[in-house]
Amino acid sequence: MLHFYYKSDELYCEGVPIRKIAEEFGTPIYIYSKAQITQNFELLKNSLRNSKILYALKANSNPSILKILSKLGAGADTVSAGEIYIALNSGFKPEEISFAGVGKYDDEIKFALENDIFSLNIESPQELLIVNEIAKSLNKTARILIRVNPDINAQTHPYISTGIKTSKFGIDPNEAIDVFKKATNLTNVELLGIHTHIGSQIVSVEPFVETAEFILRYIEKLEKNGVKISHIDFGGGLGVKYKNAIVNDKLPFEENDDKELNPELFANEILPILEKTGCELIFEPGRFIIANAGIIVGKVLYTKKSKVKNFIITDISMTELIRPALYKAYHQIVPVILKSEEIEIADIVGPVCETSDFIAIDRKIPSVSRGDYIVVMTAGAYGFVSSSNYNARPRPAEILIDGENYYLIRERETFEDLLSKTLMTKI
Ligand SMILES: Cc1ncc(COP(=O)(O)O)c(C=O)c1O
Ligand SMILES: N[C@@H](CCCC[NH3+])C(=O)O
Repeated sequence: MLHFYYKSDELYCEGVPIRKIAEEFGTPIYIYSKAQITQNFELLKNSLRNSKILYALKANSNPSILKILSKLGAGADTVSAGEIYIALNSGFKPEEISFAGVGKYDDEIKFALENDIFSLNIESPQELLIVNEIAKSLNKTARILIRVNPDINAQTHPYISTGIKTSKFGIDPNEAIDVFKKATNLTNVELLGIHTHIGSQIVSVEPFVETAEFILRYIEKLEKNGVKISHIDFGGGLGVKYKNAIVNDKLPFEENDDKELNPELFANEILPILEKTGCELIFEPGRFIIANAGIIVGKVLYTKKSKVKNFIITDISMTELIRPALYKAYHQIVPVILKSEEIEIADIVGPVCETSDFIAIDRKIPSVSRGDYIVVMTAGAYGFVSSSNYNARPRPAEILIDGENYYLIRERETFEDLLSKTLMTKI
């Protein structure tokens, strides 16, 4: 069930009309549904049974959202010391936090070790030695998993495919055997297990099955080499539905529909394979938990029509949602009030000075006019976290809805914020 819905042709989130939020807090603005976050997390948790779910902060790291997830029993998957810092300050205990990433700074490794987080996921032979060295200097033992690159095509956009052999992530499986062996001999490292993450927005289960089978075979190979492990971190990547996210008679239906990965099917296919290893299982989903729990609300600034193209110019731009510019990603766009039966085709764009600043190209949408509120659906993941101040645009506010109530969970930036870290030289 989607917690964004139309009631008498007006869009609501849970018990709150979206128009009300836009009028009170202005646009553009991000709005999240607590009920949706909870529903998504519970669905995954029930499907994945006894596995540990470490929510990937990179998808959305607003502390109020993290607090909800930590209370529901999630841990945190992080990719920088900044994310570890946010996780620690949003309710996660150190022993629930893992730290991945190909380019950890020495200071970040130190920060992770000083805070005694659950694990560091090692991405190169060199990193293993550096982590051991830093742990030694701190008189600590680093718990580690080793990320292996299984060379599996995740069947997703190439820019978010991370498990093919030419990608920078993880270690080649053949080379990694020696890295595992080495890890068992180092003084300040405790080897926990293997980590894989083949990519993001994966909607078919096959690449995941292939990965699980790879891991099973790999663990047997490790055992033959005298290496025993206790943990498998399977990564994240579960894909969501972007097209026809919300369906209504007055909205055009996207014929070339898409689907999301069914978590029950995912679990039923993956768990029996991984459970054969007797290892503790960890998953790191981000998008699946938060994507459809968030929207961006904006306002139509101008409608510009010509014989060549129609443009709907809005106050939502690539600075609030970079996914269309980065990957030509599709997001459904709907009016807050369904007042028009007429459908037009237009490019929906923002004010930023880049031709790639579009939210949709040649998109069918009910006719809108200047001043109307519009919504970008499925924008809870990789929305605010990838926002920027490009063109000196202050970042928008974020609102969390819980039933009839709503809370400001991040203030809108001001012009003062744009200058706040700058220093005027005396020259
Ligand atoms: C190591 C790692 N874990 C988890 C994730 C979360 O991915 P997703 O949001 O697709 O579930 C990512 C991002 O792709 C990642 O790089
Ligand atoms: N930014 C990407 C996902 C990145 C995945 C992180 N490894 C997106 O919006 O789909």
